[in-house]
Amino acid sequence: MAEAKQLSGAGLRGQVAGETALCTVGKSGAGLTYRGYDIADLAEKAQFEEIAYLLLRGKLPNQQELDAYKQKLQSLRGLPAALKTVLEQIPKDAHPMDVMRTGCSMLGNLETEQDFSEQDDKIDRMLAVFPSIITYWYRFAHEGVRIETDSDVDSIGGHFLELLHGKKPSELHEKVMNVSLILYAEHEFNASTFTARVCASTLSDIHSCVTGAIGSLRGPLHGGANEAAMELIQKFQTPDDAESGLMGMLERKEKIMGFGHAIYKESDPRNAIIKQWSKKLAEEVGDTVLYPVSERCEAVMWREKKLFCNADFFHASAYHFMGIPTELFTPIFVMSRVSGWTAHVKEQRENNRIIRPSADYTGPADAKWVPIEERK
Ligand SMILES: CC(=O)SCCNC(=O)CCNC(=O)[C@H](O)C(C)(C)COP(=O)(O)OP(=O)(O)OC[C@H]1O[C@@H](n2cnc3c(N)ncnc32)[C@H](O)[C@@H]1OP(=O)(O)O
Ligand SMILES: O=C([O-])CC(=O)C(=O)O
Repeated sequence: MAEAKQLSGAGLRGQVAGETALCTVGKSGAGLTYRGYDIADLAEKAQFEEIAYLLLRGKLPNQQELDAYKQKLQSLRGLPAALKTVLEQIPKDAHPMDVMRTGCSMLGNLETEQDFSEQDDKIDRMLAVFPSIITYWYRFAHEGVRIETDSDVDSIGGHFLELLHGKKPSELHEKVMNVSLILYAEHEFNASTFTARVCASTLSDIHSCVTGAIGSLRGPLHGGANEAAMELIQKFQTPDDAESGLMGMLERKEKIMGFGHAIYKESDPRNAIIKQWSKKLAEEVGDTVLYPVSERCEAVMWREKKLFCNADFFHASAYHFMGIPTELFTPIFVMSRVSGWTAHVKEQRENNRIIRPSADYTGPADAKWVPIEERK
């Protein structure tokens, strides 16, 4: 069993900032569980909607509960006219994560959470409508079409692909999206989830918590790394090319996106799972470049730095093989992680105290007031 990473230093590393019953990360060095269930089992056997239910309602649904839940989510995919109007104003060159942030915030204006008793309905609405928000904007901005956001596909992942491509996804693509959404659903006190919990601790509304979390996820050190990883691997024509490119980057002490982790020491358990699906997709599309390049990056980073691929690295090639534009990679993370964020918001609200840590002061002491006309 892998050793746990020694956690200390800046960035609150290793400090316990609260309790959760939702998830364990790296408990035995490499493990990941959602409410006690191992991620490998969940990724193999579950539907994403079952995982959302597990996180949000506290138990796995039975068949009847799952059917009703999926039906409810399917009925909530429509966009209000005022939200469509706002999305149509956002320029084509906007980053889709900014579109998600605005879309979520606008939804909070139109369907405001008036009372915490409404939280489950507001959360279900976000889960259902986020794929509609991003694909509506994307296709309007890039193709000039106003799409219908309803579809017969009953899974969130399949629905997203259908809206994006305007046709039913293949079984394989729907399956990979399902696995991907499960892998990204929840990860304890990561930066974006902690953002959501801090916001929740002020007793703010659920859309504010999620809007803030989207902003935190956007950065390349967190969710934005899947896009950055794609930009990296696309630069290389062959594995040898990748090897010399990476060696140069390491020499220049550049960060290699999609590698390393704040908590895991030797591996991220999500990587082996998405890597295997990326390989299947590479075979399907007859890829002879991106997958071998990605594998070489993995080998070089481990050999040179003992750094391993995190969840983001092989997601890049997997999404690319399914024809998903690179700038939509992190919004997919949002479509999934909204389940984890909101489960944390619910947990925070159940046992709340405002989150307010202290700081060590490093500024000047006893500064004397200088009238403005005497200042240099
Ligand atoms: C789904 C997710 O959000 S997973 C994370 C996605 N983010 C990325 O892939 C971005 C690239 N990775 C990183 O920047 C980091 O590994 C993080 C942000 C994920 C974790 O940061 P930390 O906890 O500070 O990393 P850690 O303490 O393990 O770093 C140890 C050393 O390895 C270096 N290192 C860590 N990751 C990388 C990397 N990807 N490339 C190059 N060097 C790295 C650090 O700079 C540090 O070196 P130093 O001691 O000389 O400063
Ligand atoms: O846990 C973290 O710090 C980042 C991460 O992998 C995630 O949020 O999925």
